[in-house]
Amino acid sequence: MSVRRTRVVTLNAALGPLDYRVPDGVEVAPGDVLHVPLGPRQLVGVAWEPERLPTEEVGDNRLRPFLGKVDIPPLPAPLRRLCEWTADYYLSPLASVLRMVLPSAAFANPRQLTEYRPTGTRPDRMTPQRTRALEKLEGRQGSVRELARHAGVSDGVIRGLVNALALEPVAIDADAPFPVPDPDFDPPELRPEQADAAKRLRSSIGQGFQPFLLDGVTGSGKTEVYFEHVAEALRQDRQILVLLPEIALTEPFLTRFTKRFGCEPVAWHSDLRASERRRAWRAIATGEAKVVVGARSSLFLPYAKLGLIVVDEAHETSFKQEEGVQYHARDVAVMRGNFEDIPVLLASATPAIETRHMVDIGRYEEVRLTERHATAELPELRAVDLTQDPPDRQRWLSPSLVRELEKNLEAGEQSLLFLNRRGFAPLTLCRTCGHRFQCPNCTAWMVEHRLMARLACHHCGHVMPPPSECPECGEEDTLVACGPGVERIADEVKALFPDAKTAVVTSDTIWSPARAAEFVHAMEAGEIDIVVGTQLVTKGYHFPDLTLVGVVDADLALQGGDLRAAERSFQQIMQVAGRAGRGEKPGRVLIQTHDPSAPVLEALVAGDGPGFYEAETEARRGAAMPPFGRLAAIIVSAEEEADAVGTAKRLGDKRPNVEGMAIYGPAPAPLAMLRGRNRQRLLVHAERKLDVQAEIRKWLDQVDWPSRVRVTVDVDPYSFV
Ligand SMILES: Nc1ncnc2c1ncn2[C@@H]1O[C@H](COP(=O)(O)OP(=O)(O)OP(=O)(O)O)[C@@H](O)[C@H]1O
Ligand SMILES: [Zn+2]
Repeated sequence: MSVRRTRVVTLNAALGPLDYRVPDGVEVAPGDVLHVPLGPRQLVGVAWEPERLPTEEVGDNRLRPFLGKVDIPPLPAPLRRLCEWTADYYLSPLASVLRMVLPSAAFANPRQLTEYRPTGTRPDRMTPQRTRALEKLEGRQGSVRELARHAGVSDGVIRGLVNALALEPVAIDADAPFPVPDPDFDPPELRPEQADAAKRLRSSIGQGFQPFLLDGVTGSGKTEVYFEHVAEALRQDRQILVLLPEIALTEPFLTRFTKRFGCEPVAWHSDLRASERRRAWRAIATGEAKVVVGARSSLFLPYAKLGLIVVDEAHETSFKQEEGVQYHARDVAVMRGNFEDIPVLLASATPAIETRHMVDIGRYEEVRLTERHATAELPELRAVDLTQDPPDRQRWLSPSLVRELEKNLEAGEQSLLFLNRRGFAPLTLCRTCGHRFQCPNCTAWMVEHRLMARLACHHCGHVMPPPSECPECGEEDTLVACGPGVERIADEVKALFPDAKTAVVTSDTIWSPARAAEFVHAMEAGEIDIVVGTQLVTKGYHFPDLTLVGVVDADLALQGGDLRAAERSFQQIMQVAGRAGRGEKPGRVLIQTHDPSAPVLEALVAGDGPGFYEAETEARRGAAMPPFGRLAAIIVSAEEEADAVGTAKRLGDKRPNVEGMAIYGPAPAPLAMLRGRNRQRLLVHAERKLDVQAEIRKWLDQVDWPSRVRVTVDVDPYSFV
């Protein structure tokens, strides 16, 4: 009798599929998660259908037995197919995709059951480290390791604080069950058009694969409507995944969900503690977690009984992952729906051109909401021509915007100023010699952050204290900040309205769901008059007393001029405008620009969304750009410039000659240096019908490069730097 064997994909991307012997008395099926030996090491891997992963056969006599099964449910077949598709489409190792399915939390031992939290007691003996740690740990809870990492101190400091009774132990039930949302807890009275939409969506549960675009103006009640979709999936005892583009949106979502369904859903995002992560992962894999709300990484989790995927704010480009497996969560969500044979709902007031196109060709079904809820009207949009109505020197708010802010303050209503630039100033230079502060690791200026008293690189995180003298010419006090970031606009507001209460909202101030909750509560309680924020405040929020939105620099998003610049700028302004006038009072939006005749601004002001979409779609069609053609970017990077240039050149020399496919480059990337690596780019532009991935795979297989050179392929790229 021959030896029984199983093929295994490990979580190690450097390894191909491996064969193992199945020990006597053990049964293995594809999807089982196994401990396997590799040399002296022990790895985790997943049993796979051998015919789907051809590899060189190893003789029976050389097979080692695997060590045992991991005590977690097997990965279901639709998920295995999704992993294969993702690896194939995005030209990534299957192991890298599997790591997203099986994060280390999945195997964590439940042994560590004690966490710690501050007691409010200050130890008799304080050290600067202890002081700093206690400041950072306010409101936190976690293991010694997690708290130490969060506070930036050693484990010893945390243990010292426990001994000094400044931190107390809390027992954690690692497997406490999650509450079950009640689909009929508190459903709203739907308007007729909402009820129609909800009815169509409800009828799709349990009826197989169907992608939907839920397209409705801001504030029309898209969330209320897709909650009915969720409720129906719950009634049919299916699991539901709701994807959100930013972790900052989780908190308001949880509150709203609780009002509708009586308890919180299970959250999955980067801010979870290890114990929470383990508990959530297990509940997802067993089917006990009914509704999961998460960032894009929750898309690959092994749901036992998935019945619906919702992608909220589906146009958001943050659904595109830019590192590791460079997938687009919106597109992979639709593929997952296809493999699981379930509906997928994309919700957006400003759908991506790609999504609209899928509706146009009949692949996605559109469900529309045309009006705002209750008495709320869509706000009026007006362009402010900065050439006619310029701000004072070293100021960025035009007199007409300032007047509107003043009116709002007098009326006791809230205002929002939008500028998509973190920090105080994007560039610092020396007035005497013209020296500009650049990041030593990246082709990027150092951005001044006054709140943190630092210059920071937004690409690699490099920081330095602001110097008092110019490093080039040695002159003192000659450094000037150029251009505004949100902090500088906030300063301008404070100078204009010293009594107004302002808040700066960026990823620097809102980095966790808890901070987002604080902001939302402060807004709701009327403790903020004027918010100055980046794209973080443009979406999802519902503040009834917010009636004025000022777009500080509408020209910003159009700079750089990549494929999606006009689309992105349209979406951003529509979304931020959509925050105004959501309650009983009407809203108004002032858009500051140097070029009010730019087509995207004219469309916004005229309220001609359809016209904008049509023109943009035709432009894409004419240039055979996505969704009418395909793009893939190839980035070659190395610490030594010669290495990057050499490999890129050899790739360029071997470029395939395929009809319907053009390859541009190699050329230095616009971000020629990133995190200390020199970067070269090639861009593949191909007809829709071409199998670009297959061509690229063949091409890359013909060229070798040393391990110090990294070659990454970005399929359907969103970033062109
Ligand atoms: N049928 C309804 N009954 C009661 N309240 C409703 C109803 N529909 C919508 N609302 C309320 O109107 C407000 C806007 O709705 P919602 O946030 O769902 O809109 P949206 O389309 O998701 O908005 P956006 O795209 O701007 O995020 C919310 O406060 C919501 O609770
Ligand atoms: Zn940098």
